Amino acid sequence: MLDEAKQYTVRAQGITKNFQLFSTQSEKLKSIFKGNTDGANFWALRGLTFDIEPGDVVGIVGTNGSGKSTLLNVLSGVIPQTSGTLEINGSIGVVAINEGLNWDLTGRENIRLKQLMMGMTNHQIDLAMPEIVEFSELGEFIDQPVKDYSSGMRSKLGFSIVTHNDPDILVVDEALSVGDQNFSKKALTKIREFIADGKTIFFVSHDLEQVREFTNKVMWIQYGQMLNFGPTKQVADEYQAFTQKLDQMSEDERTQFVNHEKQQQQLFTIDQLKDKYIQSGVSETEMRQMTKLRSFEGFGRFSLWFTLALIVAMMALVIWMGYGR
Ligand SMILES: Nc1ncnc2c1ncn2[C@@H]1O[C@H](COP(=O)(O)OP(=O)(O)OP(=O)(O)O)[C@@H](O)[C@H]1O
Repeated sequence: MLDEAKQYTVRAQGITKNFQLFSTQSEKLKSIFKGNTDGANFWALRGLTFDIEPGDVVGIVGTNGSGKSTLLNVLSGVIPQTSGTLEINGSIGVVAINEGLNWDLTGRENIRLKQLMMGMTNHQIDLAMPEIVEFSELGEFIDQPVKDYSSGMRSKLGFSIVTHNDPDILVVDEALSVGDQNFSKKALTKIREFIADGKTIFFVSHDLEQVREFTNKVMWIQYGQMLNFGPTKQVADEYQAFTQKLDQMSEDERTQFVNHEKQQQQLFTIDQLKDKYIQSGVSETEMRQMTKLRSFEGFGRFSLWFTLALIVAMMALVIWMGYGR
């Protein structure tokens, strides 16, 4: 049972994320129009429950394809969870490779756009601009379109914009691994300042030493399930032991292991979660809340037909008004 008296910056209960897999785009389009769901269900997240307190610096670890980025995307509102409840208390800023930049605009225009979206006035942006540009180290490239930047340059720009906005919750997804070493150092110093200010930070990195250095808690996600969440040393040690075991496996054994896990991700159902929650003593009401559907591919189909119906209705209205003259 979760402790209701505590204050949480993030509270997640039973978060799942379903993707419908189609082998081609036309197959996907056909399925939307025909209303069938031939695409295989794939559950990138299978019921994650956790509480994050103010000041927590949480490292998220897991092998490739485990669902780390999917979780960050759900946390930051880029994609909706399929089921489960998510409570976020505070503003959230995401630093990730390619995150949220408009590639046709220049670096400077991106800075302005992001700040306008944060509710700043043009005058406030003019005052903040030199500091952001200087931090980004982009020099004269700041007036070039972002599409001409390297991934390291985009990462520098994204980091400078987001951290300047001073969010309550900072989400950092591998973005520090692509910049040059000097910038990475500067970015890590900035993250230390955030930690000292007691902000909440989510930190995804394949560099376990960096995770050990910066975080106080680690969440280990494996193929959409949370295997462990707790103090950094304990979970990082367990994860490291697991990766060493994985490294010692033969190619065949590893493939078998991964295929088995991926198969489980296709066979998963929300009903499995319901049973699990009931068995763990969660009340019927809580269980319903934790497994309530928030989004599904089917909604996409509904909204497509709704949009088409709306367009037809608008066209009919225009024609009717035209005849009425
Ligand atoms: N839009 C999507 N459509 C279909 N499947 C997706 C989509 N996004 C992610 N996936 C799948 O969900 C699973 C989790 O992906 P995710 O990128 O979250 O993993 P990750 O732990 O961040 O991996 P990595 O360490 O390689 O970055 C993967 O199997 C991936 O193929």
